[in-house]
Amino acid sequence: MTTTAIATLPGNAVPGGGNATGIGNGNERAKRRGLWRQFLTFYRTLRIPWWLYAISFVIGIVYGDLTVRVSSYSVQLYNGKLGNGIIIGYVALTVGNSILALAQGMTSAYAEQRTTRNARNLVWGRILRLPLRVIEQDNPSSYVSGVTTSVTWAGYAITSTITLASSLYAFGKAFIVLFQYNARLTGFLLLLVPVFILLFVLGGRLFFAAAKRYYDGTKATTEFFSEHLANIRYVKAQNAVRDETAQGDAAIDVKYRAGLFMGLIYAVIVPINTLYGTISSIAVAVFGSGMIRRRELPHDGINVFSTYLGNVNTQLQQIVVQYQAIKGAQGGLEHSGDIMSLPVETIGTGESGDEDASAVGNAAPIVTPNAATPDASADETSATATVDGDLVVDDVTYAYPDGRLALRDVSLVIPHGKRTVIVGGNGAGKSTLLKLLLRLYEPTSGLIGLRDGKADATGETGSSAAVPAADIALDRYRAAFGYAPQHPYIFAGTVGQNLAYGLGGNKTTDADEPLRQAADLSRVPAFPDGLDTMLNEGGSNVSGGEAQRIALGRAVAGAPRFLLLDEATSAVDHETAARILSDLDARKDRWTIVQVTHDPSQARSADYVVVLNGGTVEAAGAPDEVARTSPYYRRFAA
Ligand SMILES: Nc1ncnc2c1ncn2[C@@H]1O[C@H](COP(=O)(O)OP(=O)(O)OP(=O)(O)O)[C@@H](O)[C@H]1O
Repeated sequence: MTTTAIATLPGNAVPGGGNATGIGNGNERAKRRGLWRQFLTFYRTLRIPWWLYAISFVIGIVYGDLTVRVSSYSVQLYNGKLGNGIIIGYVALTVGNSILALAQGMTSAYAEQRTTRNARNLVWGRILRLPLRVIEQDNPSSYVSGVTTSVTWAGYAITSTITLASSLYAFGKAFIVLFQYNARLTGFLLLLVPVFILLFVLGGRLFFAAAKRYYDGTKATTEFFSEHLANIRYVKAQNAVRDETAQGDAAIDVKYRAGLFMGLIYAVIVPINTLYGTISSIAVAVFGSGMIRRRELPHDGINVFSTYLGNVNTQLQQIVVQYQAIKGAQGGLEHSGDIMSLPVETIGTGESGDEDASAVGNAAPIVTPNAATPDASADETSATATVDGDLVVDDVTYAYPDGRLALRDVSLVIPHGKRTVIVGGNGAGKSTLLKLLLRLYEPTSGLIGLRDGKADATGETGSSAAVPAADIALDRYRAAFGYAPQHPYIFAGTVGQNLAYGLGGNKTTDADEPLRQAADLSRVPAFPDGLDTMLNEGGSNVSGGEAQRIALGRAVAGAPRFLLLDEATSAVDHETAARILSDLDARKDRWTIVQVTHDPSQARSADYVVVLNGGTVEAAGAPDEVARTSPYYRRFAA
């Protein structure tokens, strides 16, 4: 509302770095063309408190009206008309305008914060649904500033648009007053329109570039600190404090330089933005004095015209500043817009993935296995298929985004209610196979499916056709799996919270059998405060074996039908690992176990063994059978 010659940054706006994130690559010109479209798409999917912005807009209109009226009082005052009515009117309108400015400031600040909160929810919901393959390609830390910083521009851009609209209105009113006072002199000023347009476009471009660079700088810095702080123990262990200091300096420098650039743009843009006012004042002095000499304008004409022109210029400047602010917001919001344009997984029924990002941002509650689908029209197979049975891997090939072929033409049936062990050398594709079974990745070609593993009326098993896993809602599918990796992540919180992670938060071991079992597997009484033992971020206050035990407990806590164990007891002492495995084996009526291991004794006691070699199946069958056919297994189990 008050005129400044420059757009200001939203509260804590900042930006990473131009690194090879994959985001933002591509044909630059096409990108620039798509920028407005992407910008508007972001707003189409965002919940915006329009009523607040409407109030702010109305206040802006009234303010614009009053401003024009104030100028008519001030002209009379300047001309020495000092009647009480004029003085009181002038004071009342000026005070009224200040109150309106305060009200509009408060309304737009509130609207801006609500918009930013909604934008943050939207982007976070979207990041959570990005396929793992995409996230791994970009590095998760590269998304941090997309949800913390970039979104702060969202509300800012709307406030600027509202202010721009009310300024356009006020400009129209002020211009009419000016035109009515003297059409000819106003006509001379129209010669300056090209100058105005030049300032408009130039300022916008400069602001876009500055805000984008500033945001990119913040993103680079945030990314660096997120990754390196999370791994501080390696920094110290590798005696890398000095190296890190230098690298940190470099990361900080990126943002520093972006800040300098922004400062430079600010410094340049202030005189540019006031240039129009200066030129128009000179024009009024030159043309106006000529007109006074020719008696086409009264002797006080320049004075009165300048007062009215002041109003016009104030609004024009406001229009330029707000346009620049919108362009700046476009640059700052680009990363959030990029995230919103990436493909997402459809997690469950009621979500429509790419087509409706707002649904993704405010997703329906996750459907648990066996729960009736709330959407009667949802795909039949997805809603009713039982997530159980034999796991069928049919001619599956998987290539990582960098082209590395981890699995090639793999065909397998992992039998229901058994313990299958997958063995093979480093890089053979074992972990990749587990991730495909869990649908953390989708096959490049081929199919993962489920087949009824129970005997049919004729006593034959596995006779039914496989239901493609891709036809089952992802949330139902994944809820049927428990996954324990070799390097599990421990969240900051209690042992109990870590065991119940992902189960909705209000389950306790006293009331829930799977959780009780999870606590048993984790050997919870061995922790000082049992379930209430506090764990640090990343599990820095527990041993590797203890962390793996917690992860095993977490894997069974959701009563899964499949347990995927990826070297899940490699750090657990031999005796405890054997007991855990026999506990798990004793419950094969509840779950099918698929285990990756480098421990020959665990393979020998399995029901079924798969040997992977260079991404292909070397042998599969009962341990004795595989020992006859696979050279790798013979060496491994010897
Ligand atoms: N995210 C990734 N991007 C690119 N290549 C990857 C990725 N993850 C794994 N690979 C590659 O895929 C191949 C199979 O990896 P995988 O982790 O499945 O092997 P593995 O059999 O589990 O090995 P290990 O016994 O060492 O754990 C390896 O060559 C590995 O380098």
